[in-house]
Amino acid sequence: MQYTAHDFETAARAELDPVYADFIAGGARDEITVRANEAAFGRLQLLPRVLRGSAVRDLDVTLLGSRARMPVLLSPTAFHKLVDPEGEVATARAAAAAGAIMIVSMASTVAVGEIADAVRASGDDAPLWFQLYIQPDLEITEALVRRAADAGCTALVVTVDSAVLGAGERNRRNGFHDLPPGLRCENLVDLRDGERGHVRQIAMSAELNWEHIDWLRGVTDLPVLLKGVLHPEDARLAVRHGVDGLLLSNHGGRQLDTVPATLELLPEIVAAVAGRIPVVLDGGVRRGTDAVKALALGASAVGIGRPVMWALAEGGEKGVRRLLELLREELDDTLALCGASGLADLTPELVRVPAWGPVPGPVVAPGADHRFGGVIA
Ligand SMILES: Cc1cc2nc3c(=O)[nH]c(=O)nc-3n(C[C@H](O)[C@H](O)[C@H](O)COP(=O)(O)O)c2cc1C
Ligand SMILES: CC(C)CC(=O)C(=O)O
Repeated sequence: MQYTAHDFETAARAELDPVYADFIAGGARDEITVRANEAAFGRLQLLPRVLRGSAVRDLDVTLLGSRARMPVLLSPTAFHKLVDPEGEVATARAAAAAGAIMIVSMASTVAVGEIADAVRASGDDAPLWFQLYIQPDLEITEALVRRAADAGCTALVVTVDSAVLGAGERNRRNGFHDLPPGLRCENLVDLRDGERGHVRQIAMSAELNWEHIDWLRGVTDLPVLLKGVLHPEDARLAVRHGVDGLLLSNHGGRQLDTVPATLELLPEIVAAVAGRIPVVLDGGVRRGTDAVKALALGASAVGIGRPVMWALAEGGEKGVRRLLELLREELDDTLALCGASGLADLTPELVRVPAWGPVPGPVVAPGADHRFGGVIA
């Protein structure tokens, strides 16, 4: 049985082809940012309030008109059929059951329309958003946007951190460059004559600029979020260009290695947008306490990437349902222990950096107890 998000990784690894496990776990180059994302949450402390009793906690959130029953989104991840025969359909049903927003990857192995149909048929209802890599061929891009809108997606998430594909050296070593026979990027099929849904159809365009964002604003009424803005100056530019929201993300450490943990950047990005647009954070969120720290520091919600893939690999739809239930429970009890009855009660005063900083002197061995603030080597 799984009791934490991390448990799913352990369980999935026991079953998965190690090449696929590496694809999921891996990051760019030395994976310094992959590690930094999770570690950043451990470095911050929660300082709870007491005696503010509330019998129930309200986890509902509305983001750009999309209503959700928890402030945890499923960040876009490619290729769900690599780990489960139902692929994105299983993930989407689980997300809908939990009332969580799922961001469908442009590189999904089930077409976005089919995913949306499966959600509607399930009787549960939760919004789907669509993640887009703007293609150099704008007609193709527009056709993709139309597919997402026709499917009923309620927002577009444009990934802007991928001028070129990040160097996943695990994939290089493993020779993993394409989907196995029988699997395709279904959103790409027949966008143009003869296009068969090959991964290599997805162009990472180094020429993208703000004019493309302006162009996109002109071809869709859907809210547009940018995924992968890290510099506060770019956050300000995003607001100026009429972007509706930011997904503060370093692609889970899969694009430019050695960029800061997203949590570390959050206060600066929140200050830069100054409440004008919502900021969602992803990267390293594994616990209810992680989510609460990000929410307290000004995020409107958080996203999870790898845990969804591990849960899907371990238990299909049931696995993802269980993962989301666990995160809901953790969120709920963290709120209760912080004296919060809803997300609006999560304010920066609940979070602090250790007053003592790293204690100089003897270094505590890795894995050893460090309750007096000793440095972990
Ligand atoms: C297996 C995998 C596939 C991904 N595919 C996409 C994708 O298609 N589009 C995208 O914008 N981000 C993609 N990402 C990045 C995630 O959206 C997200 O930013 C990241 O996984 C969050 O960090 P976490 O895995 O630590 O939760 C992918 C990440 C993983 C692990
Ligand atoms: C290149 C995409 C197909 C997937 C992606 O963004 C990723 O694996 O991080």
